[in-house]
Amino acid sequence: MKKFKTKKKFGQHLLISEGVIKKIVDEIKINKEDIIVEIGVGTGQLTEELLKRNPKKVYGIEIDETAYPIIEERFKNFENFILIKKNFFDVNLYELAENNKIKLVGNLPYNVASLILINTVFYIDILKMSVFMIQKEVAERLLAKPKTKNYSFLTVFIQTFFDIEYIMSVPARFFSPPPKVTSAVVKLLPKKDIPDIDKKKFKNFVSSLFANKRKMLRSKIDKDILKKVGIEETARVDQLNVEDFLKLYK
Ligand SMILES: C[S@@+](CC[C@H](N)C(=O)[O-])C[C@H]1O[C@@H](n2cnc3c(N)ncnc32)[C@H](O)[C@@H]1O
Repeated sequence: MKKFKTKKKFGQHLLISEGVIKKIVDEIKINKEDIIVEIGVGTGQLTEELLKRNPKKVYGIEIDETAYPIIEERFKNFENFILIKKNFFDVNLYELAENNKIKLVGNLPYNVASLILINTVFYIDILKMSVFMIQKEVAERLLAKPKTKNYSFLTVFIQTFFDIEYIMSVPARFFSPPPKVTSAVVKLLPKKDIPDIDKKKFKNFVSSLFANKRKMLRSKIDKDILKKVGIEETARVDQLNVEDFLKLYK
């Protein structure tokens, strides 16, 4: 394989543990009808394991043009692999789904992992599942409970739409170069009853409530509305559970 120089600006920490790669791909439970979209191919370690399981298609999205020759060489014999030479945020996943649903996977670039997670909510109707490697700290935020320090905008927004499973922690030594933090693999499954709401407005609503976290809710929401929904006017945002946010929004 050609030599590849990793770049910090793209959050490049390549997976070098075969065991971790296999475990991630096991979690996707690939069958021959699956359309898989991988965010951030890098030099293709994860991609290779995805292709070994014979899905219908693997779309690999990669922003770093210096990785393209390596990826193209490595997967030149795979007709079911398509490299998308773009920034993930410029890709329309609806165009890849072929009236079907997709499985999203990635050892995510940590500098934009939260943004990618938020973005997936807007694709929920074409998602079968997502399996992501993220910073352990972000995984803990995704799974946080009310009244804890990790309970945040990200917790509420993502938990409103997805059931989240913590798969495993991954120490830094399993990457090259090793990141400064511990990582974690999480699985996100769309909830059975996805709330039928304007996701963008709901996002803004939740994020506005989390601004000035220490303030009582009565300074942000009309007291009559709080009363109607059965929430104390002296409560603070981190005391609300995910259903409370939905009730208040509606
Ligand atoms: C943590 S590395 C993972 C690489 C490889 N999948 C692996 O597991 O070894 C993240 C990858 O995402 C790519 N990347 C970063 N930002 C991106 C973006 N906005 N869109 C697409 N790819 C991006 C990086 O260039 C890098 O290859």
